[in-house]
Amino acid sequence: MSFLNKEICDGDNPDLTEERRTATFDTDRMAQVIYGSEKFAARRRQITKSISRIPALQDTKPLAFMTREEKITEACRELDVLSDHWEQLIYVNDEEEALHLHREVIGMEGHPFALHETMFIPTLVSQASDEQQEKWLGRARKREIIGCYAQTELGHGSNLRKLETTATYSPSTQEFILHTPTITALKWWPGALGKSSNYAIVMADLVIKNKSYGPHPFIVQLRDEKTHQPLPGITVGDIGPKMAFNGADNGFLGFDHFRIPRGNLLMRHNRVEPDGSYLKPPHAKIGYSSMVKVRSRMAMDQGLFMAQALVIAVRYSAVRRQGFLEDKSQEVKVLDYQTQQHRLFPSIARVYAFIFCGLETIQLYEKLILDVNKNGDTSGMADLHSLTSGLKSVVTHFTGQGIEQARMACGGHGYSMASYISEIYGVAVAGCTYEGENMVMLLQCARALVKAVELVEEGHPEKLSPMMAYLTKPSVTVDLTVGPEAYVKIFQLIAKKQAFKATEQLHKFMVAGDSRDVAWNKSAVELTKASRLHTRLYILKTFIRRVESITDISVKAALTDLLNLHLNYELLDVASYALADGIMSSTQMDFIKNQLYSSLEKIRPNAVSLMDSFQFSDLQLRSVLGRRDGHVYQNLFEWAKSSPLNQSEVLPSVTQYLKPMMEKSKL
Ligand SMILES: CC/C=C\C/C=C\C/C=C\C/C=C\C/C=C\C/C=C\CCCCC(=O)SCCNC(=O)CCNC(=O)[C@H](O)C(C)(C)COP(=O)(O)OP(=O)(O)OC[C@H]1O[C@@H](n2cnc3c(N)ncnc32)[C@H](O)[C@@H]1OP(=O)(O)O
Ligand SMILES: Cc1cc2nc3c(=O)[nH]c(=O)nc-3n(C[C@H](O)[C@H](O)[C@H](O)COP(=O)(O)OP(=O)(O)OC[C@H]3O[C@@H](n4cnc5c(N)ncnc54)[C@H](O)[C@@H]3O)c2cc1C
Repeated sequence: MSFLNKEICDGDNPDLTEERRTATFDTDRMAQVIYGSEKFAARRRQITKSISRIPALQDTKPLAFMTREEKITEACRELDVLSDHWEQLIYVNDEEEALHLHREVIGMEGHPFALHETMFIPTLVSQASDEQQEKWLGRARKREIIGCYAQTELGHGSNLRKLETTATYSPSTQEFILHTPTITALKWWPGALGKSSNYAIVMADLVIKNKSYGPHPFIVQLRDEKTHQPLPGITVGDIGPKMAFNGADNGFLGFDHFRIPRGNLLMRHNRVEPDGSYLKPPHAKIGYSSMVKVRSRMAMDQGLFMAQALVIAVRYSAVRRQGFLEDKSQEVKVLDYQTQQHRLFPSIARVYAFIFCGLETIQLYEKLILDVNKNGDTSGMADLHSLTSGLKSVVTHFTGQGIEQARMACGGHGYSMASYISEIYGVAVAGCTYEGENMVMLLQCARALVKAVELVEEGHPEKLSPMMAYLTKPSVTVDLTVGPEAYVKIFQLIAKKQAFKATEQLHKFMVAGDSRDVAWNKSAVELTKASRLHTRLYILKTFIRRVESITDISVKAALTDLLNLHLNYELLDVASYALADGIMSSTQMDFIKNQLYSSLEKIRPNAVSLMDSFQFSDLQLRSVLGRRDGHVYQNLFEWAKSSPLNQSEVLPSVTQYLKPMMEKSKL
């Protein structure tokens, strides 16, 4: 079957055109599944098209050849152009469209609005009272002010209870006095804080009458709105170059008894009255909701990062020919090697799985904020916190691995910045650290798991949330040939065993006399393993659910192949648990391996189109290897020629050092 696939163009590299002709589904239809709706998939294409008509937004110089200052200047120029066209390009206040616009135009390097859109505005939405929103939200949305989220300090990022920045209430002036008492209290890392933002949400320890109430969010003006100079009492700057993400000015910030009005404490959920009396929030951790918001996005965003790397690697693998199979008259596409497929296709499956999880958790967060803001209902907070804590950790870890494999799959050219994969990798793996270091977040997920196991052990399985219900499932013998549900059952048994084992170990140390904290630390590796399995089970179930719900027959068939690959790959990856506990036999293992290898063959004809379906433009990909038209070699040569080193035949460094050195050596 051949589809009139919109990606096919006669001027393209014939190897890619051939790949596109073999696709068994329509990439526009697949895009609807990826982006959650026909409407949004169409809007994305429309926005991409509109961007392509704005000459000032077409890339001129490769980012790889720019200095950090040039990258930041270029990002600001593009933001300015975007701002002029904002209302024609996207529906104002539509977060997904704004993110698409930024991703497409500015790329991975980051930009001054990265935290404005993802944390500053969302914090105002979730934490500011109606009156405070009236004052700041409209201005923020119109980009009259630029904001960021300043929480992490030089000395503390993970352990928020020990943040040192203080906000001491002065009833006589009805002000908070922000202060940085030590060097370790300097805010350190917040994106776009250093040079771009003139406002920040600052998380500081609220102190009233010498009593500490823990971290609370304050809106703070940092710079003069006319001159952009830091206000007196504020020290602010850039923390220097990073592994990647260098178009963003992650910053430091210190306060010297800096005064802000009482009304700058965000007061949707808690209040400080003029006399200093404190009204506590309906849930102790409600002030952390912006972190949950970003974590709930991360499965989607990381999935898209990995997708970009895979579009590049898969397209390149279809035009790169090296070595022979049967026919010795023509070298084969490297995509035909089983090892190449095994390197790339399981990650393609994970991309789809992560994105389906992201579509779900983004909605769960939206629902939670509605429940909290409209009805004061905080009952969903604990579950979403544990789910997103596990998910961000598992997804970022596998995304890093998948992108690195994509780089290696491109051989030597993958290592060149022309591939753009190194930048994608550098940005993606930051996600293992930001929004909660992965081990720390896996241990947060483990708290919920241990509580659930304890409920089962205490004879209260009815109190388990639906996500934990598998902890009550009895051991059964499973016939894998019956389909996805059999895989779920085995995975459930593996995850359940590990959750009980880790809890048992924790209890054993406690019975032997350790405090819970010490016993927890002695069991931490086992606990993180339990969290990973629990989360991978959720990912697997979400993938199955999503594929089952698809109505387009050819899209569903292509994704079923991908799902089968995922099920077999995941189970094989955790087989050591299953074999050790006698959950699976070695005969079943052989069955899984064979299924996996035949899935690779089934996916092969659709590989390019599965990645084309993400509909990333060349502008967004910024990759010579991943070009949609597949004309890699001539463009690699053009790219190299544009290197600043090639703008003269003899470099000053040669004249100054190498020539005299060679001359000296002749003497
Ligand atoms: C993200 C990018 C998004 C979009 C970008 C998209 C497009 C742009 C395109 C291209 C640009 C390119 C790339 C962008 C990439 C990167 C840059 C962009 C953004 C980066 C953003 C990064 C921002 C940050 O990092 S902000 C700082 C984040 N910091 C943390 O996460 C700190 C982690 N620590 C904590 O959260 C807490 O300290 C803790 C949870 C570990 C412990 O807290 P605490 O000590 O207070 O509690 P405990 O005693 O442990 O627990 C008590 C009980 O409370 C429960 N709990 C804790 N937290 C919560 C919560 N949030 N909700 C509900 N419940 C909670 C806990 O479980 C305990 O419960 P129990 O019942 O008693 O067990
Ligand atoms: C690109 C980037 C952007 C960022 N943007 C922002 C931003 O916009 N705003 C902001 O406020 N912050 C931001 N951050 C900071 C980020 O949120 C923190 O770095 C992160 O939360 C980790 O905290 P940390 O640096 O203190 O790590 P640490 O906690 O010091 O981690 C060091 C090691 O200690 C381990 N560890 C720590 N505590 C425990 C524990 N309880 N149990 C077991 N192991 C533990 C960790 O696992 C890790 O291996 C950003 C960071 C990066 C890299």
